[in-house]
Amino acid sequence: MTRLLIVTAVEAEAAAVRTGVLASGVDPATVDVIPVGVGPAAAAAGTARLLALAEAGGAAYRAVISAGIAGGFPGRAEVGATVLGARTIAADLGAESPEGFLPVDRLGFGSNLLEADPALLKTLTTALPHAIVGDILTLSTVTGTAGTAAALLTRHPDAVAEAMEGYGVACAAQAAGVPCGELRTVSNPIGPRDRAAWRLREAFSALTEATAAACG
Ligand SMILES: O=C(O)c1cccc(C(=O)CC[C@H]2O[C@@H](n3cnc4c(=O)[nH]cnc43)[C@H](O)[C@@H]2O)c1
Repeated sequence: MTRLLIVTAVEAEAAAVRTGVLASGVDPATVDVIPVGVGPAAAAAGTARLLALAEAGGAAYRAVISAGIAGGFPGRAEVGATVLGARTIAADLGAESPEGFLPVDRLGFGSNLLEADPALLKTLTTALPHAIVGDILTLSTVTGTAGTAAALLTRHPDAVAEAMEGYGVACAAQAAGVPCGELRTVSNPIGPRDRAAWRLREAFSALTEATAAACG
């Protein structure tokens, strides 16, 4: 029996995903849903540990999905929307310069971008035909100004959403040779910080629905 690993940042996201797994009718023993912490470092460390333990136990995961809530770029992914990452991009991994931000690949230190596994992405887009497919940015800092939102879109014209874990999860999956994808539902618009505008209940409910469809 090969298992699927779904990692979230926080327990509230994991609970929404587990409800979706149960609703899908799939054998819940075939899907592990585990919160690994907020941010790319916690996500990479937590996911790498889970993948290594499973492999060492002779029951490697068949795939890993980074799931949770996200900020959506207005006009591209509105609150309540489901987004699937075609690519995950570490949007703040690099260096500042007087000429602007220099991504890590321009510095000659690897890449700030990882593509979703094509077969996994195809499975997810087929199960979720209304999902918005595009680049999902990973940031250590939640965007809180119109200026940063605009700068991110200039640098990443295919971005639809931002969150804080996808690139970390993808790095761990790549190191383990496990297919990886990212599934998120939008809780808030990206732009000037307005915590009161976050629609957590709507996003968690959309996350449950998306998981049920994706696993079913
Ligand atoms: O209130 C805050 O400013 C705040 C700061 C850090 C984390 C949070 C969370 O609620 C953590 C949950 C999770 O949500 C993802 N998320 C949701 N919206 C965004 C966003 O606009 N930009 C980046 N990440 C977002 C993220 O993956 C967090 O792990 C709240």
